Amino acid sequence: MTDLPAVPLRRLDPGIPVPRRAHAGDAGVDLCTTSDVTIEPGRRVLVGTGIAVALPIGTVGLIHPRSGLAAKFGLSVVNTPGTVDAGYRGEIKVCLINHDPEQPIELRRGDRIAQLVVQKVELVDFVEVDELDDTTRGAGGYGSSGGHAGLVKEGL
Ligand SMILES: O=c1ccn([C@H]2C[C@H](O)[C@@H](COP(=O)(O)OP(=O)(O)OP(=O)(O)O)O2)c(=O)[nH]1
Ligand SMILES: [Mg+2]
Repeated sequence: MTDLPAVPLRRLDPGIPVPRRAHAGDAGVDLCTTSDVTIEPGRRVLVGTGIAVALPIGTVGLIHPRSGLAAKFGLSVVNTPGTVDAGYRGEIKVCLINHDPEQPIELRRGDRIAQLVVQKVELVDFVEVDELDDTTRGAGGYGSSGGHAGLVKEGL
């Protein structure tokens, strides 16, 4: 399904299973927390996954939330998507956040709390110039292309 070789992976915590796709063709492999944690409403916590990888140069690992836990409990990743650099050899960690305004989230060691998606990236260089080329968008952004139904604030 890819032209890249299998990614070397170390289990730093032998009690945690090797990350796998839930279904063939899934973009991500699920990551588990190595610790029991309770996340109070609005709070965040950094958890270990017990996994370290050696991603090929020219790829990046992106740590995404899981939609089921997000919809059911408000669980997400603070810095979503987290960036795992190809040269990183440490334990992959996940900075989880509880977006629910009232209910704490209780996680148990081994729970699948996020997913790792590996993508190719262009490692471009940057060259400083005095002027950038013209485009139809120009410097317009942050809602410059039009209104949003339901938003009443002037200018959005
Ligand atoms: O969700 C994440 C994000 C990052 N990392 C690891 C892998 C990544 O290669 C490294 C650095 O991440 P990042 O560049 O996002 O953090 P930084 O604050 O810029 O730290 P650094 O100065 O080490 O680059 O931390 C994780 O384990 N989980
Ligand atoms: Mg960095």
